[in-house]
Amino acid sequence: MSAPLVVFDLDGTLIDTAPDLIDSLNYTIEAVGLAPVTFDDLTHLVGQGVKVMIQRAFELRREPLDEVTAAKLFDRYMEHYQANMPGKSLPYPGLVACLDRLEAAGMRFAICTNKGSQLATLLMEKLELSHRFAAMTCGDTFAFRKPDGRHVLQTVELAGGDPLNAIMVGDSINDILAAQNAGVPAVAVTFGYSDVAVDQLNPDRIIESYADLTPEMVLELLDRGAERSRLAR
Ligand SMILES: O=C(O)COP(=O)(O)O
Ligand SMILES: [Mg+2]
Repeated sequence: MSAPLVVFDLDGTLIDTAPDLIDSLNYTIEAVGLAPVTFDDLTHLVGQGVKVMIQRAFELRREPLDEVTAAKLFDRYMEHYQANMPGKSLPYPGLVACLDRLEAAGMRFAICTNKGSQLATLLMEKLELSHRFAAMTCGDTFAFRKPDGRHVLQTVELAGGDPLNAIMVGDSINDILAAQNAGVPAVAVTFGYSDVAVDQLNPDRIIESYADLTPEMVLELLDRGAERSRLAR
């Protein structure tokens, strides 16, 4: 059996990117006179990448958005976000210690994010964290993405893992649904960008900080996942 694999979401789970997402989005939409968004707004807007985030900002303000403007605003966002990276974005407290602890217990890691690959790759490099992950798949890696369970399953495969020996950690409905669709146990973090309380998403565990994510918890969840798939057979 391959090593246990912990698959992480990126925005709102590994890295607190909200201040930069908000800055870049507000810089983008101010060009067309849209009022700036807040952190609370962001929890509804984020989750399906930049194009959808811009579309949702227009829906929030009940303004129409044509394709030409959408394309221009996408470019404006990309330029601003990349030019300022890593900006204020930081790994959540205790993340690196958590990775060290799990790695010492023989576990490996991957990233399954709906963030676009250009931005996700650059950000993880700038934060000097890329090398900790066996694979990263993004919102534009496949023809499908979270909440599609195949996004998780393909990430596990690319990382050389086994879905029967993997868990997913995430902050939003996309992550928990994707894990459930993939048949992989799900851990929800409370510190991310969910617009609903994460207990409503029925994750297998909820953690309030990375101090809570122990090798014992991961192993317990892996047992639970294996038992579940045995019963499903
Ligand atoms: O950037 C987004 O819209 C979502 O990114 P996430 O899947 O890493 O939360
Ligand atoms: Mg997220």
